[in-house]
Formats: sequence, structure tokens, C-alpha cells
Amino acid sequence: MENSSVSTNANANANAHSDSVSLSSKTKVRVIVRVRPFLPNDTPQQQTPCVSLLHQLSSDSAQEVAVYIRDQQTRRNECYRLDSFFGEEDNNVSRIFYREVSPLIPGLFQGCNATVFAYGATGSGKTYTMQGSDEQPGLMPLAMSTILSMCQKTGTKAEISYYEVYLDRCYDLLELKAKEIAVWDDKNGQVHLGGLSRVSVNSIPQFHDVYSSGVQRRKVAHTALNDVSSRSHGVLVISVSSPSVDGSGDVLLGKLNLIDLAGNEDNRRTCNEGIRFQESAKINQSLFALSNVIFALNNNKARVPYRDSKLTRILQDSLGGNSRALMVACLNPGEYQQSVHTVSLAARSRNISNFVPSAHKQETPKLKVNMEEKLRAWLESKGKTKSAQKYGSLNSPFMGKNSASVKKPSFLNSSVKAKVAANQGAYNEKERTASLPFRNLFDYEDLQEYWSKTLQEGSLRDDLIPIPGVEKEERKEDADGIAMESSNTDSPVESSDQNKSPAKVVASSPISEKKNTLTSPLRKVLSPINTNINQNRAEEFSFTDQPCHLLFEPSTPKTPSILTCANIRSQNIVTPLDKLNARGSNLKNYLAQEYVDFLNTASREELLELKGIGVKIAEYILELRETSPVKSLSDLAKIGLSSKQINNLFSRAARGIFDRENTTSSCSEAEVN
Ligand SMILES: Nc1ncnc2c1ncn2[C@@H]1O[C@H](COP(=O)(O)OP(=O)(O)OP(=O)(O)O)[C@@H](O)[C@H]1O
Repeated sequence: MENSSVSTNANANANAHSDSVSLSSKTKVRVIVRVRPFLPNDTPQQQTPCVSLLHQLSSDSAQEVAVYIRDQQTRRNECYRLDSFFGEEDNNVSRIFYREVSPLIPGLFQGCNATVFAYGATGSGKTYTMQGSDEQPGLMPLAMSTILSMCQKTGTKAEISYYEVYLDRCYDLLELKAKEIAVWDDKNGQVHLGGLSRVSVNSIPQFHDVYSSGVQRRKVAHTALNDVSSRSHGVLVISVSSPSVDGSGDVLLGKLNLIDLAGNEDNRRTCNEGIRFQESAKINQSLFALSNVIFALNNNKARVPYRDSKLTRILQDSLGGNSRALMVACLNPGEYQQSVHTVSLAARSRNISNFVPSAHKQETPKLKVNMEEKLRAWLESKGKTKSAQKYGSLNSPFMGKNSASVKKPSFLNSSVKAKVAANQGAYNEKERTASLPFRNLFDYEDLQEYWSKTLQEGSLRDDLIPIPGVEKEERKEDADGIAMESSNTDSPVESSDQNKSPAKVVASSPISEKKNTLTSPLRKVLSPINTNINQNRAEEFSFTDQPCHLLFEPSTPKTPSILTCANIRSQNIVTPLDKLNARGSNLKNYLAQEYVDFLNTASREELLELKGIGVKIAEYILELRETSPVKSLSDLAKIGLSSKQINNLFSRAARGIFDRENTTSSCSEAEVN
């Protein structure tokens, strides 16, 4: 065993050490999906696959796939473009190897480094893909075997190193060392791992011996959520070198990094304190940093943020420049949420986000918004503040803006929207529609009348039916935006139409039924904003024909209910305290959504003005939302924040608003006195 500082090959590293590199198309990182099969110990509920290949797409320059992820329960679906797809029926690692990894190997002998990552949630098959099993060799042994055979042919030599990055520290796995491996940059900007062992390998049995001892060390070092979950990133480096011409030693030609990344984690599942919390926060942060690096490389960004994590810093000579890389997003076919999380991050890295973007995403206005002012305006309009009278005569705090800025319901596609716009134009003699920058706000009566009219005219019908291929799925999703709302299983008005698309419902029902069909989505819209946070409570609100003001956004219901007398009664809210609590809860949900909207639209400076957001978090938020807007507070976990940290962040912002509110109130009181 040789203990040496692993320095990088000059050629591959020529332009990789700087954060500012000029990148060619060679640097693109391929992002592929691998779905593991169902396993006997997966729970029966998990046995319905949520991931499938939708399309094989090819253009002049590249082949790509559309991957479709669907939640069987809620019928939510998402679609992403990636480079390749290996489904559960295609459970053969060697196919991935021959198609995706073996093309990287000849480059190692010509001075180009390469990196292969397995990325995914715990239990999604990362280790299985990289390491393999007794029956099936994984990418690591397959790569080793191919490299060994090329070494024999070329008279070159292969060595391996194996280390892990745990809590942003690097540890040697081939030799027990008292200290972590020091990572340092030399004066040329090349990164060195001081004292990392390198072991010469001549055969596969020898490789197995050396590698297994490292695996054992990694296992023993960290226990986990369960016995087998990896809490560190395991990096196997296979280096190829050739004897120097002058016989003074070996010259490194190239190296292949094969990385079994730690599973991305939902902090809510892990302990929120102590070492577990630190571990999962570091894991998520470093995965996010990695995704940012890949994103920057794939998008030829001038700055590649290698230095944001230890792993990316170490890998900077093997990501970018002449190097080639592959990210294998591993999925458990029974885990919808996890799959969406993994694939969205993978697709984000590749810079092709949801290729069926929701209308909400498309239309989220890029406005700079003063969140506090908006919130205060809303509070005032709800009579929560002294200046409420100012708005007393208005239907909403946002009334009075011009109708041109009214957002159309987000479940409509453009042609439908065109018709809606036309219909609305005819209908809008009274110009009563309110508008606001972020969501659709309609008076309920207007809405009912508008929809009755629209449906009566059948103007939506033609648009809602014939959509081929992907568009069909898109429409299905859109339709689900309505159908889902009407399929409330607890609902007393649930009808056999619940699974029909709105178009079918429209086709078969008289106007009164159509109105009923509409009331179901509205009932759901009356639910608290964040369905994730408060799914159960969503069903508690009942719909009445009593006029009320709605915050209407059908495909992503997220606005709070405004409690009317009727729905207060229907919730068995009897005491003033119940009422206060219910309103408080709604207000909190509303604030949370406003906060999320703010995160999606604020400038860097505005983000920095919010309590709890520092430079790093602001940058992360900006990076995150570039291709995948924050949908709920829990999305902040993607940038490595724990749920506790997210809560703190939000609470501090909310407190800031009320503090200012208090200050303003006491000032005006003082003035009055
Ligand atoms: N393609 C597959 N075929 C058969 N079994 C598989 C496959 N992929 C994974 N498994 C099995 O699923 C279980 C979890 O897989 P694995 O340990 O590779 O997950 P992981 O993503 O590495 O998880 P962690 O992040 O917790 O380390 C293991 O028992 C493994 O044998």
C-alpha cells in the first residue's frame, strides 16, 4: 500500500481548478435514471410502480427520455427529461455499464478523468448499482475489470483509493488513520488529498479483497436510520498510470471516481437534533452543492461553485474541463415523493426541469414583491388592523387592480385560456374581477356565474378532450386539477363523476349539476393552503352557497380559507378560542404561502433582508428556484435545511411582520394620544 498525496493529471486538471472555467460541450454531465425492482419486503401499498418511461425522444444532437412519475393516490404526476432510462424490468447493471460507463474508460488512458455518481434516496439501490451483489456485479467491479484488461494491453497500471466524505470531512477507508485526510490546494490550484492510500491492483480477486475491507470500514464507522443506510459519500478512485519515460516513477494518466452517494434525506424522518441532524443536513447540503456544480457545468456557467462542499472541492479535477461525468438517479418504484425529489434534483442538474411545466410555474410573475407590505395589506383587509377600514368597502385587499393582470386559472392550457379570456371579456361588463400579483382572486358569485356561462356555452369542452401523447398527460394533470378536487372521498356530494374529466362531467350534466361539480373544487379551495401541511383539515371545510371570497387557484390549491359563519359552524368551531385558533391556523398557512412566493420572486438583496437568510442560503434559494420553484416550505430541505431550521426561518420572518405591525400600531396610538 502506497501512501501518497494523490495529485491530479496535468492534462485533465488544466482548467478544472479554477471556479471560472471555460467549458466545452464535452463537460456535459449525463443524467440517467435507474429504477430498482420491487423487493419482497416492500410494503404491499408500495407495490404499484410510480415511475415509468414515457417517451424516447431524439433530436439531431442527442437522445433523451421523458420520465413520468405518478402518485397513485393523489394522481398527481410529474414529467422530466433526462438522458436515459433503465426501468425495473431492465434489472441488469451491466447494461448501464456498457451503455453509459464503458465509453468513459478509454479517456482515462488519454488523460481525461471521469466521475460516476449513484444518487437517490435511502434504499433506492445506489449501493446495489455501484457495488453490485453476489449474483450481479455492479459498476465498480465492472469498471475495474475493464480497466485491468486495458492496462494489460497497454502496459499501464491501475491503483485504487477508497475514501468517504462524512460530515464534510474526508476519511481514508483503505487504511485506518487517526485523522481525517487533509484536502489542500497547491499553488497551481490543484487539489490534493494528503496521505490518502493508493493500492495497486492486478486482478479482480485482489480488487475484491481490498475494496471489501474498505466497505467494512465504512459500514462500521456510521450507523444509520436503519442498519444499512449510508451516512457518508463513498468514493472509489481507480487511477491509471504509466511508467515515466525517464524511469523516475509513474505518471498519472487519468482516474475514474465511482461514487456511492449518501441517500438524500427528508429531515422530518431523521432525528432533528444531535449527530443525526447534522448528518442529514450535511448530506442534503452536499448533494445540493453537487447538483449546483453539475447544473453550472451543463449550462456553461462562468462560475462553477466547486468550493461549496468538500466533495465537490475534491472532485473538481474530475468534473468539468476535459472530464466526463454521469449521474445515475436511483429510484424505488414504490416511493412517489422520494422519486420526485430525486428526479427533480437530477433534472435540475441537467437543466431540463419538469418538461410539462405547470401553468403556475410558467406564470409565476417575476415581480419583486415586498412581502411585508402584501401581508400587511391582507391583514388590514381582514380587519386585523386599525387601518382595516381603509379597505372596508372592497371585496378584497387586491381589488381595484386592472383586469389585464388577472391570472387565469392555472389548469387551463393556452388555447383554453384564450377562450376563457374571450368569454371573460364578454362577461366582464361589470369589470368586477379582482387581481393580484400572485394568485387568482374571484368573488364566488362571479366565479359561479362565469363558470356556468362558460360551461353552458360548452366552450371548454372541445379543448379538454383530444390531446395526444404527452399533452394528454399534461391535460390529464390539468384535468386532475379539477377532478381531484371533485373526488373528495369524504364529500357528501361525491358523485359517480368523480373520476371523470371535467369535460365528461360537462358533457353529461345539466347546469345545476355543473354547478355542483364546481362546488367541489371550490370546497377544496376553501381548505387551508398547504395540502402537505394540513391535508386532513382540508376535508373539514364544507361548502355552502353563501357568498364568500375565494382565493382561487385550482391546480395547486394552496390559499387559505376565509372562514365564513357557515364553515365555522361546519367545523364545530364553537368557542371564541376555537375560532381564534382556526383563524390563526389559516393565517399561518397563508403567511407560509406568501413566504414561499416571496422566496420564488425576491431579489438576492430582498432575500438578505429577511431575518435568518444569510448570503449562502440566499444563493442556494436563487439556485434552487432557477429551475424548480419552491412549492412549499418543506422544499427548503433541498438546500440542506432541517424542518426545524425551516420553521425558525419562517417564524422569524413572521415575527418581523408582527413586530413591525406593533410598532406601527403603537406609533399611531401615541399620535392619537
Ligand atoms: N436492482 C436491484 N435488484 C435487486 N435488489 C435491489 C436492487 N437495487 C437495490 N436492491 C436491494 O434493495 C436494498 C436497498 O438497496 P441499496 O442498499 O443499494 O440502497 P441504497 O440506495 O444504497 O441505500 P442507502 O442510501 O441507505 O445506502 C438492498 O437490499 C438491495 O439488495
